[in-house]
Amino acid sequence: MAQSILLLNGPNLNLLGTREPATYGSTTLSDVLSAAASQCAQKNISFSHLQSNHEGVLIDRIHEARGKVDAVVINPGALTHTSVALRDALLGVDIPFVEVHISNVHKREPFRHHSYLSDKAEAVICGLGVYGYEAAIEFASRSIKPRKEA
Ligand SMILES: O=C(O)[C@@H]1C=C(O)[C@@H](O)[C@H](O)C1
Repeated sequence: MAQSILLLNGPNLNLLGTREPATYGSTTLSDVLSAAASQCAQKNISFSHLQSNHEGVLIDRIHEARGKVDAVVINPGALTHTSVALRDALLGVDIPFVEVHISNVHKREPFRHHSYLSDKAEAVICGLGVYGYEAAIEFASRSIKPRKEA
């Protein structure tokens, strides 16, 4: 199944571990990335990642991944609720993706209940804390087929 995974984290996720710990927990992004890298290595999956607070930087990275990765795991942060451009980028490169939210967005403010991505995601994982990243990678490794070689 998926042999290469790109993990993307959107705005403010660089603050993970110190940002509203009651909502997002105390695990840092660095810890999340280390765990994801180890998980992928154990599965012989190529792993890359990017966190950015800038929509266009994330979009450019998605474009760059075209034809190079089998799956994207993305926590878009607040861009989940605002970004048609991010949706269009993912659709435009035709890479299957898994949407992750650390918190249960459906238990929070109404504006967090809508996602511009969910209807196109292979799976949506929310409310599992940072375990959601592990679950997303496990799902992708089992369920997302490798892209056809050119
Ligand atoms: O739960 C999360 O990981 C998401 C992270 C954010 O930064 C919020 O803007 C989203 O609304 C929820």
